[in-house]
Amino acid sequence: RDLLLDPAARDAADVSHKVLAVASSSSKDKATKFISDLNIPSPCAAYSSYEELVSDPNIDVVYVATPHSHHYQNVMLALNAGKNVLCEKAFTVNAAQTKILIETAQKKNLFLMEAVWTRYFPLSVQIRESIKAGEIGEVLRTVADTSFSDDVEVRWGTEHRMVNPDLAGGALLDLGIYSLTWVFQTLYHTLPKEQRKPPTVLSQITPYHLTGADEATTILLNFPTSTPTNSAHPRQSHGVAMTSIRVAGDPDEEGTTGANIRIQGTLGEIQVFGNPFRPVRYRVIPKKGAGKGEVRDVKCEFPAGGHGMYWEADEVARCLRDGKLESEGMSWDESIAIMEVMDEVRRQGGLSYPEKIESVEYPLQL
Ligand SMILES: NC(=O)C1=CN([C@@H]2O[C@H](COP(=O)(O)OP(=O)(O)OC[C@H]3O[C@@H](n4cnc5c(N)ncnc54)[C@H](OP(=O)(O)O)[C@@H]3O)[C@@H](O)[C@H]2O)C=CC1
Ligand SMILES: O=C1OC[C@@H](O)[C@H](O)[C@H]1O
Repeated sequence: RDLLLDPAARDAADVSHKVLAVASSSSKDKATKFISDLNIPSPCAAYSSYEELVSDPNIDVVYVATPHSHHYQNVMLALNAGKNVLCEKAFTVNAAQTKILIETAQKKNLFLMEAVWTRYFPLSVQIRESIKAGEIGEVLRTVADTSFSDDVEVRWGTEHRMVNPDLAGGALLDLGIYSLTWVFQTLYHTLPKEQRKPPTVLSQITPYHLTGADEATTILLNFPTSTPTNSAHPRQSHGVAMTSIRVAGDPDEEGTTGANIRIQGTLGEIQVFGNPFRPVRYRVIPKKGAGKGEVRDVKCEFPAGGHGMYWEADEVARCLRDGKLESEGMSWDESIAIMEVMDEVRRQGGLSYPEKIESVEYPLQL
Protein backbone atom coordinates (compact mmCIF):
# COMPACT_ATOMS: atom_id res chain seq x y z
CA ARG A 1 0.00 0.00 0.00
CA ASP A 2 2.82 2.38 0.82
CA LEU A 3 4.35 1.84 -2.62
CA LEU A 4 1.12 3.06 -4.22
CA LEU A 5 1.05 6.40 -2.38
CA ASP A 6 2.19 9.55 -4.16
CA PRO A 7 5.85 10.21 -3.19
CA ALA A 8 5.22 13.98 -3.49
CA ALA A 9 3.06 13.77 -0.34
CA ARG A 10 6.20 12.92 1.61
CA ASP A 11 8.55 15.29 -0.28
CA ALA A 12 10.04 12.44 -2.31
CA ALA A 13 9.04 13.54 -5.80
CA ASP A 14 12.55 12.70 -7.07
CA VAL A 15 11.59 9.00 -7.13
CA SER A 16 8.58 6.91 -8.09
CA HIS A 17 7.54 3.28 -7.68
CA LYS A 18 5.58 0.90 -9.88
CA VAL A 19 4.42 -2.53 -8.69
CA LEU A 20 4.79 -4.55 -11.89
CA ALA A 21 4.37 -8.11 -10.67
CA VAL A 22 3.38 -10.21 -7.68
CA ALA A 23 4.27 -13.88 -7.18
CA SER A 24 2.87 -16.55 -4.92
CA SER A 25 4.61 -19.90 -4.62
CA SER A 26 1.35 -21.54 -3.54
CA SER A 27 -1.13 -20.30 -6.15
CA LYS A 28 -1.57 -17.77 -8.91
CA ASP A 29 -5.02 -16.93 -7.53
CA LYS A 30 -3.40 -15.66 -4.36
CA ALA A 31 -1.19 -13.27 -6.37
CA THR A 32 -4.20 -12.15 -8.45
CA LYS A 33 -6.25 -11.53 -5.31
CA PHE A 34 -3.41 -9.53 -3.76
CA ILE A 35 -3.30 -7.30 -6.84
CA SER A 36 -7.06 -6.72 -6.84
CA ASP A 37 -7.39 -6.32 -3.05
CA LEU A 38 -4.78 -3.58 -3.11
CA ASN A 39 -6.04 -1.98 -6.34
CA ILE A 40 -2.59 -2.15 -7.88
CA PRO A 41 -2.80 -0.32 -11.23
CA SER A 42 -2.32 -2.27 -14.47
CA PRO A 43 -0.09 -3.56 -15.83
CA CYS A 44 0.77 -5.81 -12.91
CA ALA A 45 1.48 -9.48 -13.63
CA ALA A 46 0.44 -12.32 -11.32
CA TYR A 47 2.87 -15.24 -11.23
CA SER A 48 2.46 -18.71 -9.75
CA SER A 49 6.14 -19.14 -8.93
CA TYR A 50 9.06 -17.05 -7.76
CA GLU A 51 11.07 -18.39 -10.73
CA GLU A 52 8.61 -16.78 -13.15
CA LEU A 53 8.73 -13.47 -11.32
CA VAL A 54 12.54 -13.17 -11.38
CA SER A 55 12.52 -13.91 -15.13
CA ASP A 56 10.30 -10.92 -15.87
CA PRO A 57 12.49 -8.47 -17.84
CA ASN A 58 10.40 -5.45 -16.75
CA ILE A 59 11.36 -5.76 -13.10
CA ASP A 60 14.18 -3.68 -11.62
CA VAL A 61 14.04 -4.86 -8.03
CA VAL A 62 12.44 -7.73 -6.13
CA TYR A 63 11.09 -7.37 -2.57
CA VAL A 64 11.48 -10.68 -0.71
CA ALA A 65 8.93 -11.00 2.11
CA THR A 66 8.89 -14.69 2.91
CA PRO A 67 9.73 -16.25 6.31
CA HIS A 68 13.39 -15.84 7.43
CA SER A 69 14.09 -19.53 6.71
CA HIS A 70 13.51 -18.92 3.01
CA HIS A 71 15.36 -15.61 2.50
CA TYR A 72 18.69 -17.17 1.52
CA GLN A 73 17.19 -19.39 -1.17
CA ASN A 74 14.78 -16.69 -2.44
CA VAL A 75 17.40 -13.94 -2.61
CA MET A 76 19.89 -16.23 -4.36
CA LEU A 77 17.21 -17.03 -6.91
CA ALA A 78 16.63 -13.34 -7.64
CA LEU A 79 20.33 -12.39 -7.72
CA ASN A 80 21.13 -15.28 -10.03
CA ALA A 81 18.41 -14.02 -12.36
CA GLY A 82 20.11 -10.60 -12.38
CA LYS A 83 17.62 -8.80 -10.14
CA ASN A 84 18.35 -6.20 -7.49
CA VAL A 85 16.88 -7.22 -4.11
CA LEU A 86 15.32 -5.72 -1.00
CA CYS A 87 14.95 -8.56 1.53
CA GLU A 88 12.96 -8.49 4.76
CA LYS A 89 14.60 -8.73 8.18
CA ALA A 90 16.13 -10.86 9.61
CA PHE A 91 18.29 -10.90 6.48
CA THR A 92 19.03 -14.62 6.72
CA VAL A 93 19.17 -17.33 9.35
CA ASN A 94 22.90 -16.88 10.02
CA ALA A 95 25.85 -14.65 9.12
CA ALA A 96 27.37 -17.21 6.75
CA GLN A 97 24.30 -16.95 4.52
CA THR A 98 24.31 -13.15 4.65
CA LYS A 99 27.97 -13.04 3.60
CA ILE A 100 27.34 -15.25 0.57
CA LEU A 101 24.38 -13.13 -0.55
CA ILE A 102 26.53 -10.01 -0.32
CA GLU A 103 29.42 -11.62 -2.21
CA THR A 104 26.97 -12.72 -4.89
CA ALA A 105 25.45 -9.24 -5.22
CA GLN A 106 28.93 -7.73 -5.39
CA LYS A 107 30.08 -10.19 -8.05
CA LYS A 108 26.97 -9.59 -10.14
CA ASN A 109 27.01 -5.83 -9.63
CA LEU A 110 23.51 -5.85 -8.13
CA PHE A 111 21.91 -3.82 -5.35
CA LEU A 112 21.09 -5.71 -2.15
CA MET A 113 19.65 -4.41 1.11
CA GLU A 114 18.16 -5.83 4.30
CA ALA A 115 14.72 -4.26 4.69
CA VAL A 116 15.02 -2.72 8.14
CA TRP A 117 12.37 -0.10 7.43
CA THR A 118 12.74 1.67 10.81
CA ARG A 119 16.20 2.95 9.86
CA TYR A 120 14.68 5.06 7.08
CA PHE A 121 12.05 6.79 9.21
CA PRO A 122 12.82 10.54 9.36
CA LEU A 123 12.71 10.03 13.15
CA SER A 124 15.63 7.56 13.00
CA VAL A 125 17.59 9.78 10.64
CA GLN A 126 17.04 12.79 12.93
CA ILE A 127 18.12 10.86 16.02
CA ARG A 128 21.30 9.64 14.32
CA GLU A 129 22.05 13.21 13.20
CA SER A 130 21.44 14.52 16.72
CA ILE A 131 23.85 11.95 18.17
CA LYS A 132 26.50 12.75 15.56
CA ALA A 133 26.11 16.46 16.30
CA GLY A 134 26.76 15.75 20.00
CA GLU A 135 23.36 16.94 21.25
CA ILE A 136 23.41 14.43 24.14
CA GLY A 137 27.19 14.25 24.42
CA GLU A 138 28.98 10.92 24.12
CA VAL A 139 26.43 8.13 23.88
CA LEU A 140 27.53 5.40 26.26
CA ARG A 141 24.42 3.27 26.71
CA THR A 142 21.31 2.29 24.78
CA VAL A 143 18.52 0.15 26.22
CA ALA A 144 15.96 -1.17 23.72
CA ASP A 145 12.97 -3.42 24.26
CA THR A 146 10.78 -4.93 21.55
CA SER A 147 8.36 -7.17 23.41
CA PHE A 148 4.72 -8.23 23.33
CA SER A 149 2.71 -10.13 25.92
CA ASP A 150 1.11 -12.68 23.64
CA ASP A 151 -0.80 -15.70 24.87
CA VAL A 152 1.87 -17.65 23.04
CA GLU A 153 0.26 -21.10 22.98
CA VAL A 154 -3.08 -19.70 21.80
CA ARG A 155 -1.85 -17.03 19.40
CA TRP A 156 1.11 -18.79 17.79
CA GLY A 157 0.62 -22.51 18.54
CA THR A 158 3.49 -24.55 17.12
CA GLU A 159 3.28 -24.07 13.33
CA HIS A 160 3.23 -20.30 12.88
CA ARG A 161 6.48 -18.78 11.61
CA MET A 162 6.78 -16.80 14.87
CA VAL A 163 7.55 -19.99 16.83
CA ASN A 164 8.22 -22.69 14.25
CA PRO A 165 11.94 -23.64 14.11
CA ASP A 166 11.49 -24.91 10.53
CA LEU A 167 10.72 -21.29 9.57
CA ALA A 168 13.50 -19.87 11.82
CA GLY A 169 10.86 -18.78 14.34
CA GLY A 170 11.47 -17.07 17.65
CA ALA A 171 11.57 -13.61 19.16
CA LEU A 172 15.23 -12.96 18.36
CA LEU A 173 15.12 -13.02 14.56
CA ASP A 174 11.66 -11.51 14.28
CA LEU A 175 11.57 -8.79 16.96
CA GLY A 176 14.98 -8.82 18.69
CA ILE A 177 16.42 -7.53 15.43
CA TYR A 178 14.66 -4.20 16.13
CA SER A 179 16.19 -3.87 19.60
CA LEU A 180 19.56 -4.61 18.00
CA THR A 181 18.77 -2.06 15.30
CA TRP A 182 18.36 0.67 17.93
CA VAL A 183 21.50 -0.40 19.74
CA PHE A 184 23.52 -0.50 16.52
CA GLN A 185 22.15 2.65 14.93
CA THR A 186 22.95 4.67 18.06
CA LEU A 187 26.21 3.09 19.31
CA TYR A 188 27.84 1.80 16.10
CA HIS A 189 26.39 3.49 13.02
CA THR A 190 26.90 6.99 14.44
CA LEU A 191 30.67 6.46 14.73
CA PRO A 192 33.04 7.23 11.87
CA LYS A 193 33.52 3.99 9.86
CA GLU A 194 37.12 3.49 10.98
CA GLN A 195 36.05 3.53 14.65
CA ARG A 196 33.26 0.94 14.34
CA LYS A 197 34.09 -2.39 15.93
CA PRO A 198 31.86 -5.44 16.42
CA PRO A 199 30.63 -5.76 20.00
CA THR A 200 31.24 -8.52 22.49
CA VAL A 201 28.08 -10.39 23.51
CA LEU A 202 26.55 -11.91 26.65
CA SER A 203 23.02 -13.26 26.46
CA GLN A 204 20.23 -15.37 27.87
CA ILE A 205 17.53 -17.22 25.98
CA THR A 206 14.25 -18.70 27.27
CA PRO A 207 13.00 -21.43 24.92
CA TYR A 208 9.32 -21.78 24.12
CA HIS A 209 8.40 -25.09 25.73
CA LEU A 210 6.38 -26.35 22.76
CA THR A 211 8.92 -25.80 19.96
CA GLY A 212 12.30 -24.78 21.40
CA ALA A 213 12.31 -21.46 19.48
CA ASP A 214 13.27 -18.52 21.73
CA GLU A 215 10.30 -16.79 23.36
CA ALA A 216 12.53 -14.33 25.25
CA THR A 217 16.07 -13.17 24.65
CA THR A 218 18.13 -10.58 26.49
CA ILE A 219 21.47 -9.41 25.12
CA LEU A 220 24.21 -7.33 26.71
CA LEU A 221 26.64 -5.81 24.24
CA ASN A 222 29.93 -4.01 24.78
CA PHE A 223 31.11 -1.81 21.91
CA PRO A 224 34.81 -1.00 22.00
CA THR A 225 36.39 1.66 19.79
CA SER A 226 39.89 1.89 18.48
CA THR A 227 40.27 5.64 18.82
CA PRO A 228 40.51 7.29 22.22
CA THR A 229 37.99 10.11 22.63
CA ASN A 230 40.38 11.75 25.05
CA SER A 231 44.00 11.07 25.79
CA ALA A 232 43.24 9.10 28.96
CA HIS A 233 41.15 6.13 27.79
CA PRO A 234 39.29 4.69 24.80
CA ARG A 235 35.50 4.87 24.81
CA GLN A 236 33.30 1.84 25.45
CA SER A 237 29.55 1.79 25.23
CA HIS A 238 26.93 -0.69 26.38
CA GLY A 239 23.81 -1.88 24.62
CA VAL A 240 20.99 -3.82 26.21
CA ALA A 241 18.72 -5.44 23.64
CA MET A 242 15.61 -7.20 24.92
CA THR A 243 12.83 -9.09 23.23
CA SER A 244 9.96 -11.29 24.36
CA ILE A 245 6.68 -12.61 23.07
CA ARG A 246 5.50 -13.38 26.63
CA VAL A 247 5.86 -10.05 28.48
CA ALA A 248 5.19 -6.61 26.97
CA GLY A 249 7.46 -3.58 26.79
CA ASP A 250 4.38 -1.39 26.56
CA PRO A 251 1.49 -3.37 28.16
CA ASP A 252 -1.29 -0.79 27.78
CA GLU A 253 0.06 0.42 24.40
CA GLU A 254 -0.20 3.97 25.76
CA GLY A 255 3.43 4.37 26.74
CA THR A 256 2.50 4.40 30.44
CA THR A 257 5.63 2.37 31.23
CA GLY A 258 7.76 4.97 29.49
CA ALA A 259 9.99 4.75 26.46
CA ASN A 260 10.87 1.42 24.84
CA ILE A 261 14.19 2.90 23.83
CA ARG A 262 16.54 5.01 25.94
CA ILE A 263 19.68 6.42 24.37
CA GLN A 264 21.90 7.78 27.12
CA GLY A 265 24.71 10.26 26.64
CA THR A 266 27.00 12.26 28.88
CA LEU A 267 24.92 15.41 28.22
CA GLY A 268 21.43 13.97 28.17
CA GLU A 269 19.12 11.30 26.86
CA ILE A 270 16.88 10.57 23.88
CA GLN A 271 13.76 8.50 24.55
CA VAL A 272 11.80 6.85 21.75
CA PHE A 273 8.12 5.96 22.17
CA GLY A 274 5.87 3.52 20.36
CA ASN A 275 6.73 0.14 18.89
CA PRO A 276 10.49 0.13 18.28
CA PHE A 277 9.86 -0.94 14.67
CA ARG A 278 7.33 1.88 14.10
CA PRO A 279 8.16 4.62 16.58
CA VAL A 280 5.76 7.54 16.81
CA ARG A 281 7.66 10.18 18.76
CA TYR A 282 10.89 10.95 20.57
CA ARG A 283 11.98 13.22 23.37
CA VAL A 284 15.38 14.82 23.87
CA ILE A 285 16.13 15.46 27.55
CA PRO A 286 19.23 17.58 28.18
CA LYS A 287 21.16 16.98 31.38
CA LYS A 288 20.37 19.59 33.99
CA GLY A 289 22.88 22.43 33.88
CA ALA A 290 24.59 21.23 30.69
CA GLY A 291 23.49 24.32 28.78
CA LYS A 292 21.95 22.27 25.95
CA GLY A 293 18.48 23.83 25.98
CA GLU A 294 15.03 22.58 26.93
CA VAL A 295 13.30 19.21 26.67
CA ARG A 296 12.35 18.73 23.01
CA ASP A 297 9.42 16.56 21.84
CA VAL A 298 9.21 15.48 18.21
CA LYS A 299 6.35 13.54 16.60
CA CYS A 300 6.75 11.21 13.62
CA GLU A 301 4.25 12.15 10.92
CA PHE A 302 3.14 9.50 8.41
CA PRO A 303 2.23 11.53 5.30
CA ALA A 304 -0.77 10.40 3.22
CA GLY A 305 -1.71 7.93 5.97
CA GLY A 306 1.17 5.60 5.06
CA HIS A 307 2.46 2.86 7.31
CA GLY A 308 6.08 4.04 7.05
CA MET A 309 7.48 1.51 4.60
CA TYR A 310 7.70 4.07 1.81
CA TRP A 311 10.82 5.65 3.24
CA GLU A 312 12.88 2.50 2.77
CA ALA A 313 11.36 2.04 -0.70
CA ASP A 314 12.44 5.59 -1.59
CA GLU A 315 15.97 4.75 -0.44
CA VAL A 316 16.03 1.68 -2.69
CA ALA A 317 14.84 3.76 -5.66
CA ARG A 318 17.51 6.41 -5.01
CA CYS A 319 20.25 3.79 -4.69
CA LEU A 320 19.21 2.19 -8.00
CA ARG A 321 18.99 5.58 -9.70
CA ASP A 322 22.45 6.51 -8.41
CA GLY A 323 24.07 3.17 -9.28
CA LYS A 324 24.75 2.19 -5.66
CA LEU A 325 24.97 -1.49 -4.70
CA GLU A 326 24.32 -0.91 -0.98
CA SER A 327 22.56 1.64 1.17
CA GLU A 328 24.54 3.69 3.65
CA GLY A 329 21.65 3.50 6.18
CA MET A 330 21.78 -0.32 6.32
CA SER A 331 25.22 -1.17 5.01
CA TRP A 332 26.36 -4.71 4.22
CA ASP A 333 28.99 -4.56 6.99
CA GLU A 334 26.38 -3.64 9.56
CA SER A 335 23.97 -6.37 8.44
CA ILE A 336 26.83 -8.88 8.85
CA ALA A 337 27.80 -7.48 12.27
CA ILE A 338 24.19 -7.81 13.50
CA MET A 339 23.80 -11.33 12.09
CA GLU A 340 27.06 -12.29 13.85
CA VAL A 341 25.63 -11.01 17.14
CA MET A 342 22.50 -13.14 16.62
CA ASP A 343 24.68 -16.17 15.76
CA GLU A 344 26.62 -15.70 19.01
CA VAL A 345 23.41 -15.26 21.03
CA ARG A 346 22.06 -18.51 19.60
CA ARG A 347 25.40 -20.27 20.26
CA GLN A 348 25.37 -19.15 23.90
CA GLY A 349 21.72 -20.18 24.28
CA GLY A 350 22.13 -23.51 22.47
CA LEU A 351 19.55 -22.52 19.84
CA SER A 352 19.98 -23.86 16.34
CA TYR A 353 17.55 -24.32 13.50
CA PRO A 354 17.21 -27.41 11.29
CA GLU A 355 20.33 -28.07 9.20
CA LYS A 356 18.50 -27.43 5.94
CA ILE A 357 17.67 -23.82 6.76
CA GLU A 358 21.08 -23.09 8.31
CA SER A 359 22.71 -24.42 5.13
CA VAL A 360 24.54 -22.24 2.61
CA GLU A 361 23.91 -24.75 -0.16
CA TYR A 362 22.03 -23.37 -3.14
CA PRO A 363 19.72 -24.39 -4.66
CA LEU A 364 18.10 -26.44 -1.92
CA GLN A 365 14.46 -27.52 -1.76
CA LEU A 366 13.15 -26.43 1.67
N1 LIG B 1 8.94 -4.82 8.20
C1 LIG B 1 7.85 -5.21 8.85
O1 LIG B 1 7.14 -4.45 9.47
C2 LIG B 1 7.48 -6.63 8.82
C3 LIG B 1 8.35 -7.55 8.35
N2 LIG B 1 8.02 -8.87 8.31
C4 LIG B 1 8.99 -9.80 7.74
O2 LIG B 1 8.46 -10.28 6.51
C5 LIG B 1 8.75 -11.66 6.34
C6 LIG B 1 7.45 -12.42 6.15
O3 LIG B 1 6.64 -12.28 7.28
P1 LIG B 1 5.05 -12.60 7.19
O4 LIG B 1 4.47 -11.87 6.05
O5 LIG B 1 4.47 -12.42 8.52
O6 LIG B 1 5.15 -14.15 6.86
P2 LIG B 1 4.04 -15.16 6.37
O7 LIG B 1 4.15 -16.39 7.21
O8 LIG B 1 2.74 -14.48 6.23
O9 LIG B 1 4.64 -15.58 4.94
C7 LIG B 1 4.70 -14.70 3.87
C8 LIG B 1 4.62 -15.48 2.59
O10 LIG B 1 5.80 -16.24 2.38
C9 LIG B 1 5.48 -17.29 1.45
N3 LIG B 1 6.10 -18.57 1.76
C10 LIG B 1 6.97 -19.19 0.99
N4 LIG B 1 7.34 -20.34 1.54
C11 LIG B 1 6.70 -20.48 2.67
C12 LIG B 1 6.69 -21.49 3.67
N5 LIG B 1 7.38 -22.60 3.57
N6 LIG B 1 5.91 -21.29 4.72
C13 LIG B 1 5.18 -20.18 4.82
N7 LIG B 1 5.17 -19.19 3.87
C14 LIG B 1 5.93 -19.35 2.81
C15 LIG B 1 3.96 -17.42 1.43
O11 LIG B 1 3.54 -16.86 0.22
P3 LIG B 1 3.14 -17.73 -1.05
O12 LIG B 1 2.65 -19.07 -0.57
O13 LIG B 1 2.05 -16.92 -1.63
O14 LIG B 1 4.36 -17.80 -1.90
C16 LIG B 1 3.51 -16.50 2.55
O15 LIG B 1 2.29 -15.88 2.30
C17 LIG B 1 9.55 -12.09 7.56
O16 LIG B 1 10.91 -12.05 7.25
C18 LIG B 1 9.21 -11.02 8.61
O17 LIG B 1 10.26 -10.81 9.52
C19 LIG B 1 6.79 -9.29 8.73
C20 LIG B 1 5.88 -8.41 9.23
C21 LIG B 1 6.16 -7.01 9.33
O1 LIG C 1 8.81 -6.86 11.50
C1 LIG C 1 7.86 -7.03 12.21
O2 LIG C 1 7.21 -5.97 12.71
C2 LIG C 1 5.90 -6.09 13.16
C3 LIG C 1 5.70 -7.37 13.93
O3 LIG C 1 4.38 -7.50 14.33
C4 LIG C 1 6.12 -8.53 13.08
O4 LIG C 1 6.00 -9.74 13.79
C5 LIG C 1 7.52 -8.39 12.65
O5 LIG C 1 7.86 -9.35 11.71
